Amino acid sequence: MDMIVTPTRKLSGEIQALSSKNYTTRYLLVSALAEGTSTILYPAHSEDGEAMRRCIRDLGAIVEEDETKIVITGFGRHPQPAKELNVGNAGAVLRFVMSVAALLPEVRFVNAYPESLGKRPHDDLIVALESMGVTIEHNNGRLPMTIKGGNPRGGKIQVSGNVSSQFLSSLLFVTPLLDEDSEIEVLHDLKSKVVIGQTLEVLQQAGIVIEASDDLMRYRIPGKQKYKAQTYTVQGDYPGSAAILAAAAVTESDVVVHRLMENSKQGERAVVDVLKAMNVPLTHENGIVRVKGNGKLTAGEFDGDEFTDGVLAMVAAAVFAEGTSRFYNVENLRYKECDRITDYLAELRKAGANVEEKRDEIIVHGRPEGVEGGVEIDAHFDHRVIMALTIVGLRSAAPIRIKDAHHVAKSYPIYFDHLKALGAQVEWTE
Ligand SMILES: O=C(O)C1=C[C@@H](OP(=O)(O)O)[C@@H](O)[C@H](O)C1
Ligand SMILES: C=C(OP(=O)(O)O)C(=O)O
Repeated sequence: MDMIVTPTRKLSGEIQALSSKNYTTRYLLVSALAEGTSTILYPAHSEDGEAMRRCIRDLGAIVEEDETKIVITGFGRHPQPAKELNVGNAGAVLRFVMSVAALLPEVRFVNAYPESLGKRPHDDLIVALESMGVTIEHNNGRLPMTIKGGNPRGGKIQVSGNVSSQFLSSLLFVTPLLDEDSEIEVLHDLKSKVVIGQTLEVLQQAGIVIEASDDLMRYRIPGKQKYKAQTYTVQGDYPGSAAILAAAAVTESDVVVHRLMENSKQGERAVVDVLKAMNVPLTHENGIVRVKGNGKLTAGEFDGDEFTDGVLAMVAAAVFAEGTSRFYNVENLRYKECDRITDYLAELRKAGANVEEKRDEIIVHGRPEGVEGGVEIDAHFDHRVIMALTIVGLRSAAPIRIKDAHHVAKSYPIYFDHLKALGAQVEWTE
């Protein structure tokens, strides 16, 4: 399905932020790793959430759900043998479940999205799991992959954090269940470091004890621990809301988004400060962000690694700012659903934006007068490219058509419904 985005000058109204993708995947996983029955309130309904549900069900968890909650009876340390797992296009789900699969004699992960997740590298986690005595057959570090484990060793484990924080998160989820104690050392840099805060928070809520160094580069994890069954409440999602807030920032607007906790551990909470730094009129109180946009923005320089899943939306806002913006420390955007630097900038340029790339930077020469639009955009299977190009389309001279925009459902199936409710002219077409 394609999406036609017609320029829209004004947006107004109130929405409830959707539920957090990253907390939903984590709560599903720790509930499966517990032996009793856990409840997750307000889980995210998205393809990635569904991918994690499917995997834990295939591994033996009992999953029952209605509109507002999921009730899960976990398998603890003993997943049931599953021949094949399908993680859809969800990187975090694949990486987290790889370590759980290592508890089984043989599990194969299929390659359902050869053009997206199928291109993403998992070598750093493969190397770490191999050092724990697990055998992995893989396609040059990519899917499809067969994991042959059983009883992985703990002890001293090293993992590179250069490409993704998900490899470390994955090891942090499984090591508490091992017979031995473990020590994890992160090699090189740790990208998306803030996300590890979410992993540690969820592990603690699940009753797991982990000692982490202040710089998050070293961990001590006692073995033979048990995950406790709990009730979890999923908070609102900042990365998805970042796109709504950016849309409000580039238009004349009065937009209110509820359920965005000020003290959230989501790094993308920083997008509120990014927009403020770009002189967007907004307030953030009692979990409510209100943008009263006047369409005027000022350029700025930002460390994108602090709000990795919010960068594309902020870049889209910067397309209309006065001056040149720089988003640095973003190399790992190249290893996401598409190359979120080269592929994304190619689409922005088609729409008329003036952007440049470096290996680890996005530079935006703002065009406050707006861009031409009137083009067809390739979504590159990437929900965040779809959301970001929509923002650009709202402020184009002519409508843009986003091909295969249904991939927005990876994280935010109701993105266009929310925008429509705010007055945006967005229409699905075959
Ligand atoms: O742990 C997680 O749930 C995630 C970590 C981040 O990935 P990287 O660590 O690969 O940057 C983020 O981009 C992704 O959407 C979800
Ligand atoms: C990169 C993302 O997800 P994942 O790595 O889990 O596929 C994302 O949601 O933007």
